Amino acid sequence: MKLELQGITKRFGPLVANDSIDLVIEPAEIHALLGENGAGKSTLMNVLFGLYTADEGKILLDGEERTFRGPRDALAAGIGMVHQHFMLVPVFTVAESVMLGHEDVRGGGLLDLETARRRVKELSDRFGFGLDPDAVVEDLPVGVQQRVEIVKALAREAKVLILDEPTAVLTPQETDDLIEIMRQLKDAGTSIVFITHKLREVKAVADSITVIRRGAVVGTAEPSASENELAELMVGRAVSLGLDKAVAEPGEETFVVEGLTVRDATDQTVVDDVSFAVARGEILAVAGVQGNGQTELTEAILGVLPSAAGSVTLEGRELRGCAPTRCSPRAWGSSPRTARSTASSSTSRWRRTWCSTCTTRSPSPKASGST
Ligand SMILES: Nc1ncnc2c1ncn2[C@@H]1O[C@H](COP(=O)(O)OP(=O)(O)OP(=O)(O)O)[C@@H](O)[C@H]1O
Repeated sequence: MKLELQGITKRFGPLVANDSIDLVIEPAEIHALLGENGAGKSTLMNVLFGLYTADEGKILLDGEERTFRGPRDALAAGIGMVHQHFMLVPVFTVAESVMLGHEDVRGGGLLDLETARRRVKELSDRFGFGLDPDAVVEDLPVGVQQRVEIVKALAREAKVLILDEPTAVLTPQETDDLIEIMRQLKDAGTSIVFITHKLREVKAVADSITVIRRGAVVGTAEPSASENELAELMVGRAVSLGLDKAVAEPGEETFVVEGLTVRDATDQTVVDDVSFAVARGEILAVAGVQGNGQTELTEAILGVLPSAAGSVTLEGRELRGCAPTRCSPRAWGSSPRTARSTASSSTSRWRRTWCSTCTTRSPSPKASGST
């Protein structure tokens, strides 16, 4: 199926998220939509999937203009979308997930789960997804949950599949597996719109590339373009992808996290005994696939989330248990009474114990903002 977007404009108040965008997706091609965060990629795809109504512009399928009042219309027209955040019900089985919103019924109005199970098995075998129709979604790794989302779209006969930053949540191995799946879908005649800002993946899998910047198409590129060329098109200036910095000469360790453990509202451990130290003048990177505790780690350090165990010290001062306003060196020195009232109003959701540092002396002047 050939898909054309002509002059799509979408505004959010004064902000023009999509500015007269033209895009053509050919049948059975993998088309990468490349752009920085906030460039307008998701907005454009949400217009295509019927989640947003465009202020201006047309959507044409095989030359015929179509109007989608919602995702149901888009699905019926053969457009499927796998969102950045999956739309699965954790306690459902794979077959139930695929059937949701598209329920087959047998005589007497009973749900026809057997047909859904067969459909999952058939699609899974055809594309090598390795899905068990009876597996429960919450027991599956993220990469497999993503395949469930893809099967949901394929079960509704999607001819165009939109994958919105699908590799953000995947490990490198899972990413390679997804790239293989994308190639197989393409060989079977499905067109794929692949939204990303990862240049290596674009070059590995895309047949054509459209680059969006600040809501407008700024160019198209061949997959043979270099990563530098693509990056320049994306950000609008020359970029250096090489390492262009002097060797660091870190000073003494000043910020130390030891054995930090965080549990979520259901008492699952989301940060498990994490320790690291950062020296003065050093940049420490925390790398990980999205959803593996980075957010909770940061929030626990800042005092936005309570931690179950461990310590967080800056210049030897224990910060664990401090409210965010009190963790800041700038706030050191205010009265303990203020600390308690600020915290209880802003973080009433969380049970809190207060660290002794919050309620004692201010630090030496050199502590402020030095790490
Ligand atoms: N519902 C909304 N209301 C107001 N502004 C929005 C809304 N959705 C998106 N925006 C704004 O529109 C612009 C484009 O956002 P969009 O999410 O489409 O970008 P993107 O390229 O998909 O970025 P990302 O990779 O971060 O998802 C951004 O400035 C964003 O803040």
